[in-house]
Amino acid sequence: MAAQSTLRSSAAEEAIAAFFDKYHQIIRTKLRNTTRTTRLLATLALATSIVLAGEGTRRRWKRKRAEKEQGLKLVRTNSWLHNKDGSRTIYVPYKDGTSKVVISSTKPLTFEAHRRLFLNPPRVSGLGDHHVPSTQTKPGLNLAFLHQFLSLMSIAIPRWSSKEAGLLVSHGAFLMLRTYLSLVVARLDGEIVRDLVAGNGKAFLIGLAKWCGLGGFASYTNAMIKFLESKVSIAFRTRLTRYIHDLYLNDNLNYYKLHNLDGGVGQGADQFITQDLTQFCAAAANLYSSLGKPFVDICVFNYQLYRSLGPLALTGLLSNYFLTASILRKLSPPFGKLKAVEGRKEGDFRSLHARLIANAEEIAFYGGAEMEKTFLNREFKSLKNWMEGIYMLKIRYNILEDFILKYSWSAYGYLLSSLPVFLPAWGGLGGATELAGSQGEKHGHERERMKDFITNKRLMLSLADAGGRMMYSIKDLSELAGYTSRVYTLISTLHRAHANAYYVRGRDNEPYSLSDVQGTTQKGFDGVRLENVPIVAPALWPQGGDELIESLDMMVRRGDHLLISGPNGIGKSAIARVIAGLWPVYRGLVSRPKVNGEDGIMFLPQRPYLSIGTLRDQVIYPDGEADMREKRKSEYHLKLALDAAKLGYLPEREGGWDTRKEWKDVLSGGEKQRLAIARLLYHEPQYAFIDEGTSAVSSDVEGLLYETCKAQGITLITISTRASLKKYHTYNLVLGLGERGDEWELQRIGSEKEKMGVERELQELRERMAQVEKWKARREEIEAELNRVWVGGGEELTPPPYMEKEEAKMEEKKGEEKEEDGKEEEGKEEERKEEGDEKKEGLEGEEKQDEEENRKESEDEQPRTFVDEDSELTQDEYQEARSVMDDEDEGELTETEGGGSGTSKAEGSGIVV
Ligand SMILES: Nc1ncnc2c1ncn2[C@@H]1O[C@H](COP(=O)(O)OP(=O)(O)OP(=O)(O)O)[C@@H](O)[C@H]1O
Repeated sequence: MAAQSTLRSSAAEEAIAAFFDKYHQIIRTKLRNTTRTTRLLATLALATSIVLAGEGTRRRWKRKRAEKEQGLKLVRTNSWLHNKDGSRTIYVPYKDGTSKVVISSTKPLTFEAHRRLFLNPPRVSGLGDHHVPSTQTKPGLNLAFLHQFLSLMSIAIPRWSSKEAGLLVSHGAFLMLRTYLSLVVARLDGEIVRDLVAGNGKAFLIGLAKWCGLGGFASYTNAMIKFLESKVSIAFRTRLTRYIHDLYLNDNLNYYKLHNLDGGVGQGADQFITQDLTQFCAAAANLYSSLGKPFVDICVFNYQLYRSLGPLALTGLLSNYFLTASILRKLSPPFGKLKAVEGRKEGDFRSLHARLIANAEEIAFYGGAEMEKTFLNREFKSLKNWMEGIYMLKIRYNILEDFILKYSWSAYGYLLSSLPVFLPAWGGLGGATELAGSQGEKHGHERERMKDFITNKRLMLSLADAGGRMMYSIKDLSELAGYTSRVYTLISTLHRAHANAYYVRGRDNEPYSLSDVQGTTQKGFDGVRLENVPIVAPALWPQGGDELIESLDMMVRRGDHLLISGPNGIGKSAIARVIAGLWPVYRGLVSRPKVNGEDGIMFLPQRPYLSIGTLRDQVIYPDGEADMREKRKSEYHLKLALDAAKLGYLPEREGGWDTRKEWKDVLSGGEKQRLAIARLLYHEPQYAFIDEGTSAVSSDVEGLLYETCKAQGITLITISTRASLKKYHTYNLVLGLGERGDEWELQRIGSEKEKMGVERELQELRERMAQVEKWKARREEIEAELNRVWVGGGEELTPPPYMEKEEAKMEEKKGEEKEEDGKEEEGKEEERKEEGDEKKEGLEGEEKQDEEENRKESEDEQPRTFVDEDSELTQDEYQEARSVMDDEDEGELTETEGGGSGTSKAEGSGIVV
């Protein structure tokens, strides 16, 4: 045996050696036949290609390593790269390293081209002729759905050469392949059964081997179909999400306008973008396989069946489809509408949770958990009821669908397959075989009949499956109509806000509604100017807004710092909103610098905002690290800004510039405001709106912050109710004047007029103080009187006449008792007098000393009223009386200081003077 195996292995080795020898010889003879130069050139080419390949690999490896390092750094610092074509390269964490993503923005021309689809849908779609109130359009299988779906597809598949188109083509190719495989499988199935019945073992085994091979290939095809479907879905989602983000987050402030002015998508653009869009993409990608594939299947199988079963069977099949489709369509609930409402309810529930998270601290302070739970449970119950309703509707539909598609169709299939047997004249190819076979060999004929029947049955099953999927996809299609309607609504609302397309000709446009915006904004002005601008709090379109100030005129030039003051809710912040472009300029002219930020204008909102990211990001917001480096600024500059805002300790306390935290929870209220000032100092704008930006900062630091900003050349426009800020400003715009509070006045701080006003106020104050002095003197008199009345040793006042009568009666009643107790009382009285005399002697010395000291301290403050010569007050009683007196005096003064408008004026004027 061993010898045998050695022999076998040496034979194999010899064969291999012979094979190599043969090819070696061929190469050698070929080389010998070439010239020296050719050989030299070939050697050189080989060496060069080896060197070049080595160098290429080295460079690629180096580049990869640099990219990896850069990616990690950019991820750590929350930053990105600007590319020359305007796109951005960002890195996202992926496995152990990072993955590079290049994002290019959608071009304005693309938006303009799409606007027509979303704002001017064709009349035939029934979506309205202009400015789609899309939420009102009922989603369903109609022309509107077709228009909406095709419009969205034009975004998802922008070009035939795009990646998405490639994915769809490969998906389609695999679907066709599977249809072909189904045909082959059906035929093979019939053959295997035929061979089995005929007892042909060899053919049967070959058939089985083919079956297994085919099975492997079919499994691969099925897996690829699923994979490509997911790829198509995610590719659609990427395109649409980026498109929506470009439209949502841009200079036109659509993210603000969508919720505060338009209201077309309610409160939940987030739900539209995250949930509905995902479901739309998944349903759209699935549609291709759930509708496209069965469609191809039906065509191919029908043709096959037509060939083998004849025209009668085909007519029967087709009429069956139409009948089933019309029954199901008639009896199916409006899944599209149901899904759309479910999406909205899901969004409402989710936004309540988001609200709770965003305001957790405030709610916790109030202990509002129960209340919030009630809101949440109520919203959830509404969602739950709705979903239960859908499930109930689905049960009935599913019973019907299952019965029709599975059982009645199978019975029908058997009936059709029997056509060649029972009605051979109508049975197509199968019938012809029947007719021919009836004269031939009986067994062979039956086997052929069996084979045909099995093949036809499998074809029928596949057809039933394809038809079933087509019918099921009616439901999918209705659900897709729901998602399509929601995504279309979002994009059309975004286009409306982006293009300010609110004016509708021929329709009543409410005054101060978004259709009534007639003002102008001039950007690029060196200053801030408002000319005849009404300040209007807008309402959701198409309602008209509320006028807060009828017409405002003001001008802030470089170096003229303006303080806007007035009562709460009068419209101070509203002015900033109009200038920043958040609210429309309904009439008049607003002029402002062109850019936001460096060398332009910056707005610090009332509620300080802290972004996600590193500590560095908080100071440079809305810049990123890449922008900071482009501006040639470093952490040193940031430190300077923080130092100036009295926050120099932050980097050390928080662990460096790259620390990431939930900053809104980490920093105190005053720190957040000072961080906002640091941002201002970092950006160095020419003009800055500070809306109550220092209300939580101590007044000494507040002054420093204002002085620092001014020293940096920033012209301040401060919104505040604190009159103490006047001293840092040149002008004061006072709102809320007049009876109705809608008048205003622009005053120059420190002007003659204001000085006169201040003088007048001072005079008023002096008069008031004189009155207080008079009142004090009068009180002293009264106190003196009272002391004389109550204190023993003073002059006894004669009681009034009515008291004399009463006392006489009392005397009569108690006469006898008095006589008995009289002696005892006299004894006690004498004892008390003796004690009193001792105390008086001791106190008199101390009181005289106090008197001396008080007289030295201040003539006015002496407690003459209480320390009367005849007074018998104890030291403690005297101190108490004095402190009460002091308190009263203070109270009086505080009242005067804090009294309404007079106070603030006095404070302010004191500073100005
Ligand atoms: N987004 C909004 N949409 C509609 N109306 C608003 C909006 N924000 C505020 N308002 C209304 O505009 C009016 C002015 O608000 P604004 O914030 O300008 O007051 P303010 O003078 O700055 O008050 P405060 O001193 O309390 O900050 C208020 O009556 C308010 O109800």
